[in-house]
Amino acid sequence: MAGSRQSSSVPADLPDATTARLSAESLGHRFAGTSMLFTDVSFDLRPGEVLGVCGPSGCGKSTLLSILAGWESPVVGTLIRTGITRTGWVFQNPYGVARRSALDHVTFPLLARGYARREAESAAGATLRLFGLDDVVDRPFRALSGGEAQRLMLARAVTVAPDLLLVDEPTAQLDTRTAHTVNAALSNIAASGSIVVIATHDPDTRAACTRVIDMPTYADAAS
Ligand SMILES: Nc1ncnc2c1ncn2[C@@H]1O[C@H](COP(=O)(O)OP(=O)(O)OP(=O)(O)O)[C@@H](O)[C@H]1O
Repeated sequence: MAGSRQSSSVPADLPDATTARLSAESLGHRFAGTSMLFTDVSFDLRPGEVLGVCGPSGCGKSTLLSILAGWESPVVGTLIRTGITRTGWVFQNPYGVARRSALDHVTFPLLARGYARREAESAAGATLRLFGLDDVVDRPFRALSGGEAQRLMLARAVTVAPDLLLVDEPTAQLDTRTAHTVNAALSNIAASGSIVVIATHDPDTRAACTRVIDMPTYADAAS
């Protein structure tokens, strides 16, 4: 991973990962005109932790990720983001530039951060290997399978070592073996200094997390 905090090529402006903290106190949310999606979600995360957000479809997992990203404000509770300057997000549906290669997709964020092209491509290649994409480095995005495209999005997000990485259903399109590679890679990303939060239905992803919350629905709280 190019931006790994253990790498000698880390730009000097990276924040001290040990200061990052994501703390949620009794979060609850609903959209205008709807009933409460969830209530009383609390956790306190530091670098190295992988939080699995689990629950049935529609319970608000993606909505919680939006709140953690700062895109949505919770209607109840408090979110404290400390030392988090860079947030990466990998969406459920991969998107990319049809004609650009897999390597380009991972190289560009590094060029934007001031890496020389040769160094950026070398680092991008290493990140692609981490996600088992060695064989498709030069393949255009439009020719990737759904699972390859999803792993490419993960590689692109982690290449600049985000303080907080939010991942929505990373293994939904993957076979068991590839899913295992992705789960291991997400654990490695956390181990290198990120806080990782994953919305998932996958029992294997759940098992790979250091912590899990089962989304408490409003119906649970009311019963
Ligand atoms: N901007 C919005 N306005 C109103 N309702 C919304 C909005 N965004 C999401 N919702 C609704 O909130 C509920 C929770 O959506 P969300 O995508 O967070 O669920 P999820 O648990 O991630 O589901 P899935 O597992 O199917 O991805 C859904 O019923 C959805 O239609």
